[in-house]
Amino acid sequence: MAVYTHVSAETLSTFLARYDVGDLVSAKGIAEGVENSNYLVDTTRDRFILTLYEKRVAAGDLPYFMALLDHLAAKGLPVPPAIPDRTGTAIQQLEGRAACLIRFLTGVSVSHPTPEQARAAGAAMAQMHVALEDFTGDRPNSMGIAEWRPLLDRCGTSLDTIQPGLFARLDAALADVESAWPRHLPTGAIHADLFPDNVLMLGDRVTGLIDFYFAATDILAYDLAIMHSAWAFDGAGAPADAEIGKALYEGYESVRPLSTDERAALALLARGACIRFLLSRAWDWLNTPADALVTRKDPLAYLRRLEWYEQTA
Ligand SMILES: Nc1ncnc2c1ncn2[C@@H]1O[C@H](COP(=O)(O)OP(=O)(O)OP(=O)(O)O)[C@@H](O)[C@H]1O
Ligand SMILES: N[C@@H](CCO)C(=O)O
Repeated sequence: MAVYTHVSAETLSTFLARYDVGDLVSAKGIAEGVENSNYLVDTTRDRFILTLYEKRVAAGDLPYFMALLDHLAAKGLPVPPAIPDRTGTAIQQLEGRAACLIRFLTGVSVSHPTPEQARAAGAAMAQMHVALEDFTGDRPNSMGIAEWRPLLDRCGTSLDTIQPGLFARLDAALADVESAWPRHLPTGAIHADLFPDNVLMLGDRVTGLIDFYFAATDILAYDLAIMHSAWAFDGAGAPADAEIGKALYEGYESVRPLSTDERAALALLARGACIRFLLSRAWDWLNTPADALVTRKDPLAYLRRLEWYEQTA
């Protein structure tokens, strides 16, 4: 579930009156997602997403995310910009939270992508990187490599309750990745969380890239490596059809060819991605009660992916 903050119909009607979007017809909480509260809002004119930002999204980062979305939307990328109200304000306050009314995009996220869908999604990521070449916004990556060791230390040996020896295993894997992490590859604004659930599709066509709330300045090829780690495996972390990973890279390179150095770094960058998602999932696992309404994501699926990149790639 992802409705942490309840918004009554009366409050929502008053809120919508700030905008030129018609009157409220219906509002439904959206179950998917774990970070923010999302509502599907229908008015007499159109359909929207209302997002209330919960604890993980810092209100101070919203102007960066919204500028990035506006930049991409202005270049024709299928991203959902926030709608400005009658005074031109897009970032609002609602029920004590920062909140935005966002354009609704059609499409569904695929749970088991085909190679053709992976190819289209890879191309969409490359289009996004190219479109952001002249984006001047900057946000240090709050989940980037510099943050992994502090997060590992915060999890500490509690990790061993998830799997015996996990802390030492990650400590060593991280030391290897830190010592080899490339410092010379092209950087720019990256999505940093382009999992299948953040890509909306109709058939083989990408109709939406959503959930930019981890976007930051980082290595472009790292974004692709994150995507590979999320798309080329099943939910338990076992490799999916090898064609999917291949199609993802081919799709990306059909728009933005990688340099030799970028290509050579992909497996290492993917090991970093595995550590990043393993740690954030492990932190949530250790700090979310088992009976909470939010579904905890399996950290060990990312240990299996890490092993695959260490052994195979
Ligand atoms: N602009 C949009 N158009 C259509 N559907 C959307 C849009 N934004 C969000 N959704 C829907 O709402 C769901 C949750 O959105 P989102 O992934 O942004 O939430 P979240 O809480 O930030 O989730 P998480 O970080 O766990 O992926 C999506 O899976 C999608 O179904
Ligand atoms: N995509 C992340 C969660 C939210 O960003 C994961 O699967 O661990």
